[in-house]
Amino acid sequence: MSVLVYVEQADGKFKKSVFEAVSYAKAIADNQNTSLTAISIGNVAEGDLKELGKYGASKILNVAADQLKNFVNQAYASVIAEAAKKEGANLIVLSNSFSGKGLAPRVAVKLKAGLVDGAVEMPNFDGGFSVKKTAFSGKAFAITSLTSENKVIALNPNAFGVKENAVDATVENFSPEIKPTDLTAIVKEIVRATNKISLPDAELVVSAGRGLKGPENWGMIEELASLLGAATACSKPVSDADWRPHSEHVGQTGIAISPNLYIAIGISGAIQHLAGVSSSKVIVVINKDPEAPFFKVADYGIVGDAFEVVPKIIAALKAHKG
Ligand SMILES: Cc1cc2nc3c(=O)[nH]c(=O)nc-3n(C[C@H](O)[C@H](O)[C@H](O)COP(=O)(O)OP(=O)(O)OC[C@H]3O[C@@H](n4cnc5c(N)ncnc54)[C@H](O)[C@@H]3O)c2cc1C
Repeated sequence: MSVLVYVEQADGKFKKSVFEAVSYAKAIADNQNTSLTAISIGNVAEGDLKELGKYGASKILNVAADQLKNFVNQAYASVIAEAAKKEGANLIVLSNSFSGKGLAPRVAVKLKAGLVDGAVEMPNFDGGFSVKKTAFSGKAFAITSLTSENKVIALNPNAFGVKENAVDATVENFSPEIKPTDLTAIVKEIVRATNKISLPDAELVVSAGRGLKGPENWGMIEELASLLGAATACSKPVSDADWRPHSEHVGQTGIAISPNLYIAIGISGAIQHLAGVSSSKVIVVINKDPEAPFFKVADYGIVGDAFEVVPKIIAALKAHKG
């Protein structure tokens, strides 16, 4: 088995989830006694590409075509499939990010591969090849057995962690043919709507619900988030009522996130909300009702009025920061 990992870039830089996907792919490659190749698409500086060697990628294929500067689902999938064929790779690893969710099934179709999306553990090789993944919006796990020769795994962010495993990395330019049919929808320009930390990429998230009573009370949530360097999120009723933008709505019908720290303030912890946040590494709940369901999944809980507790945390953080 030979392993290829797709390393997603944004503005020419790799995110933490990329180093995690490389670490995961390297662990599989080591287990199978094979080397690991990475494929980068877009304009990434050679120094950044070589940094992937720190996590175990010994060869990096660099596709720097101008038409592929911005993410194009169909074309990126074709390029990854071509790279897999060129390298004789039969296991492709991606991060289960926004773009990974679109790419993984397309790559799988192109390579006639079995697909596991939302993987949370290393594959089990005992008597075959099976992978544990999340199911039913994170409410359950499924063990999926792949029997096809080619396999695609999309790894959930924060499921494996970043592990250094330094090897010498070489960068090789790769120029696969790009068919016009793969370029039917092209991103011309990306204009950032805000300079805030993007929710799906955030390591720390401060989230609030209907317990905050109204949009006028979000000042303390934003202040806490800014002191922590966190992104802000909210429950569905809050965005439905236009207290906060829909882009902040997390849960079954919103964004699914898995940050290192999720602070839930005045949110009850309904199952549809938990579906999008329960894979957070550490959950802190602030709620005035000791019976709120969120406390059952919390690592730390504060039973108290958000309007008293949050200002105290803000004051303590300010004092700590000097
Ligand atoms: C099909 C479907 C999909 C859904 N998808 C989603 C989804 O994706 N995301 C989502 O969030 N919801 C979703 N919901 C809605 C979900 O069921 C809940 O209704 C919603 O999550 C509740 O939001 P909340 O916790 O902010 O509000 P509430 O349920 O009203 O809870 C407010 C909480 O704040 C606490 N509180 C009140 N005042 C204070 C105070 N001063 N200090 C501290 N705590 C206080 C209360 O004790 C309570 O626990 C979905 C529902 C359905 C049916």
